[in-house]
This record gives sequence, structure tokens and C-alpha cells, in this order.
Amino acid sequence: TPYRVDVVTIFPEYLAPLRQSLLGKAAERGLVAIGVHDLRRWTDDVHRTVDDAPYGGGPGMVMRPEPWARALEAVRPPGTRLVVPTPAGRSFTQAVAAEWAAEPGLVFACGRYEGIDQRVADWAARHGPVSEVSIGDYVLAGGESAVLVMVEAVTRLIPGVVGNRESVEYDSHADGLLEGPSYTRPASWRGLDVPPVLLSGDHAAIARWRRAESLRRTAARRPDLLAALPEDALGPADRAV
Ligand SMILES: Oc1ccccc1-c1ccno1
Repeated sequence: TPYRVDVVTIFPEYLAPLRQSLLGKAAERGLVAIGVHDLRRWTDDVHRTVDDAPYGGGPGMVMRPEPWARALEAVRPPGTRLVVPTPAGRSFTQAVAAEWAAEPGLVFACGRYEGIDQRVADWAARHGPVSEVSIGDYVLAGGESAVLVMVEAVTRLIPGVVGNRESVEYDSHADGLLEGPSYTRPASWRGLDVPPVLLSGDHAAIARWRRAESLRRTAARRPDLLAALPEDALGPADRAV
């Protein structure tokens, strides 16, 4: 049975890229099934109203609970995780993506920046797990871009979606470190040469060099990742770096 992804949004056309390329092929091959649903389908007024002024005052508008509950009752298979992108969420990481890829599917609720009435998440938690997640510390106008990011990160981990399984294993963040630099032909290009070790054929030396580059880059660009590594992640050879 395919991994099921459903997205509820007021901008269904924004999710069109989900039908293209990698995901498109996976969908054709029956590995992934994607549904995009317009929230306004579950409104009941002539203006198809989805938001209203916030209680307690303040800027912007908040999305009303009733259309969301009707949409989720129609779209969400019982027990399926509901993912709500929000700047106020826990961090979405590769580890979270891997956890979700092992589940039967996901339902995404795309909200506007000011958010969805909190009672929707509280109510939804009665019918399955709910994850309020952020994809990073910046402000978007709505959750749609975050959904594109998360759907790509999760579905590429589903067996068969990415051709070369090994490449998935050797991703940045797969071992908690950043990937080092990559090179291809020509060996000398505009006065810049590929590091000779990579042309040496000495696979042990190449592996050592790559590990060292990965550690060096992680220390330089993401010291937070280095600090977060489990105690035993760095071997004796690594300490030499
Ligand atoms: O900024 C946002 C607005 C709406 C929904 C999600 C977000 C967001 C920002 C970062 N991660 O998610």
C-alpha cells in the first residue's frame, strides 16, 4: 500500500510541485499517494470564510476551527499523524523525517502565519498524533512551503522512491555531520585542481580524507551539530582533526 500524504490548504495550486519530478514518478509507481484538498470546500457561508479576528485582539487573522474539523474528519484516516507547520513548532529534523517515513502516511494542515485556532490541534489529538513543527527560524506567510519541504524530506526516505538507496544513507545529517565537498571531471578546471587523494585510488585514504573534511566543515559551519553528537560518535582518528 502506498505511503499516503494528504494536504489541506487554501492554496491548493501552491502544492502542484508535489506532482512533478521525483514525487510524480513515485506516485506513478504506486509508492506514494498524494491528495491536495481545498479547505474552503468545508466552509458553509456564501463567502467561504476561513478566518476571523483574534480573541484578545492583536494583528492579523486566525483560522476558524469548524472548517478545519470538517476537513480533517473527511480527509484524515483515523490514527494518522497530523502535521501542522508553525513557527512556534518543535524542530523538523532528518531524524523526525525518518520516524514519519516509517508510518503509513501523514496529513498536513497548512495554516496562515497568525495560525489556526489552537482548539483544532487539541481536538485533532483525540483522533491520532499531532505534530506542530517548524522547518527553521524564519517567518513564512503560510505553511505551504514548509509542507513542500517536509513531504520531500520524508518521501525520499521511503524505500524505492530514491533510486540509489546508498545515496540516501550518505546524505548530510545522516550521520549527524555535514557532507564534505564533492568533485567531478575535469581534474583541473580554471586553475582549480581536485584534491589529489580523490584520484589516488586509495579508498582507505579517501574515506579518511572525506571524514576529516566532513568534521572540519561541520565544526566551521555548524558547531551546534558537533556539540549535539553522541559521546561515541567521534572515534580516535577523528580527534586528530
Ligand atoms: O512561518 C510560518 C507560517 C505558517 C506556517 C509555518 C511557518 C513556519 C516557519 C518555519 N517553519 O514553519
